[in-house]
Amino acid sequence: MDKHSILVCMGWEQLEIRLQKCEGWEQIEISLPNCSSLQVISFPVVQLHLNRTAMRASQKDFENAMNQVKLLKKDPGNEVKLKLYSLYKQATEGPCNMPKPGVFDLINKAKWDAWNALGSLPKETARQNYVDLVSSLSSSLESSSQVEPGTDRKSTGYETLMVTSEDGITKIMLNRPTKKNALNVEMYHEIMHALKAASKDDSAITVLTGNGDYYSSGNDLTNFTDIPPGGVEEKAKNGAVLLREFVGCFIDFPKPLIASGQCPALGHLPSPSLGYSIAVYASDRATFHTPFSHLGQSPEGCSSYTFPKIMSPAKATEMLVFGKKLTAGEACAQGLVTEVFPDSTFQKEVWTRLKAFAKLPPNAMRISKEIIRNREKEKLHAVNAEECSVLQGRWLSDECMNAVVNFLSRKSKL
Ligand SMILES: CCCCC/C=C/C(=O)SCCNC(=O)CCNC(=O)[C@H](O)C(C)(C)COP(=O)(O)OP(=O)(O)OC[C@H]1O[C@@H](n2cnc3c(N)ncnc32)[C@H](O)[C@@H]1OP(=O)(O)O
Repeated sequence: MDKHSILVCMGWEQLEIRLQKCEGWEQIEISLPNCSSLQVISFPVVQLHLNRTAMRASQKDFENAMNQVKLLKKDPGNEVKLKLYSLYKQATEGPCNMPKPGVFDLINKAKWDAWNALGSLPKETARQNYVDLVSSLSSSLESSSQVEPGTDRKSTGYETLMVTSEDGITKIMLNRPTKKNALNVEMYHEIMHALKAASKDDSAITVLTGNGDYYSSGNDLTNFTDIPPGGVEEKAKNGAVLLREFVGCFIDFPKPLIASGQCPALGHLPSPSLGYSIAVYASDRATFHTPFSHLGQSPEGCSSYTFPKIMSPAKATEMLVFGKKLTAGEACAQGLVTEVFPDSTFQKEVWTRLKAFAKLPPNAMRISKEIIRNREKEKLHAVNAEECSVLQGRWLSDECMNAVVNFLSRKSKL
């Protein structure tokens, strides 16, 4: 600080005031850390320049922040991602200069809106805001994981699941109850990881269940909003690869797998788990619903092959094409569910049974499962590949886009 500078404390922050003689005017320059734009305030004899020269982020800070974003352990959510995107574009390209995307191109439209909303914000300010946002994000996500050490993550190593192993039973519990156990990308990966681990651990059987009042609400529809640089085509392609791998894990799972559902199940988790489970136990409160057509989508999880075989082609059509919801009793009558238990005694009865099963010789059970399923394995992988390829096209359709927009706009997520 030179001899013409004074430091003033204004309660919440420190200002540096520099005094300059300027053609008979007294010019005072004030550095105000949280001021994002240059402001000039005129007084009769002085001009105050509020600026943040000292705080301006360098190109290096900006690059560091971009790298930091890639290392964030937690998804900051779509709203923040849009903010980051818009600030990045503004900082690197200046004001939005792209034509407005069409109404059905939701993702690009949301991105365009966010960028356009920044108007003529100067590049430097956008760069600074980007750096500030990343810095606040890193510390808030770090501190939230310190405050709540993700009880589950800490004890199980998973973010979206609770996995326990006891009495010869590995239990994989979907654990996003506030989102009705919708499967986000992380959950897909974690389920695959948990299944692979369970196939090698010393448990005899594996149970798949859900925490909260939904077994699962199927694919997390916000998955559709996270668009990679290659656009919606790349997104659809990645989705098809992910789904194929996910369903493939169920097809290849070597041990007895039991789906235990006390509550409604929606969408595609029921399909792989119903199609390849040794047993499906449901409470009389559970329902089964595959609203593929409602979402402009098509069957997956090999349901186009397994459901007509298990139920009947006509009943499968009602469920897979018309999205008819089945009660547990109806699903049981049609062979999709092994047994239905009263809701009040569900846990007790099911776990008593599972514990008894887990005491059976594990190798015998595995070999028996193998002999039942192996004849179908190749066919199931082929069906899975075909379903994923059809879905890849569906995800690009207006029908699918509209359905997703309807769901997301219902809760103003767009
Ligand atoms: C990459 C592979 C893709 C493979 C293809 C897969 C196909 C499918 O899975 S098809 C099935 C897709 N799922 C759905 O269509 C279900 C959508 N959800 C609902 O209809 C409802 O949420 C409900 C019936 C499951 C529950 O209704 P309600 O009791 O009224 O609870 P809320 O709607 O308030 O939900 C609470 C909370 O959870 C969020 N949420 C629920 N389901 C999903 C979902 N599938 N995707 C994303 N988010 C979901 C919902 O938005 C609420 O969130 P907040 O508003 O933040 O509280």
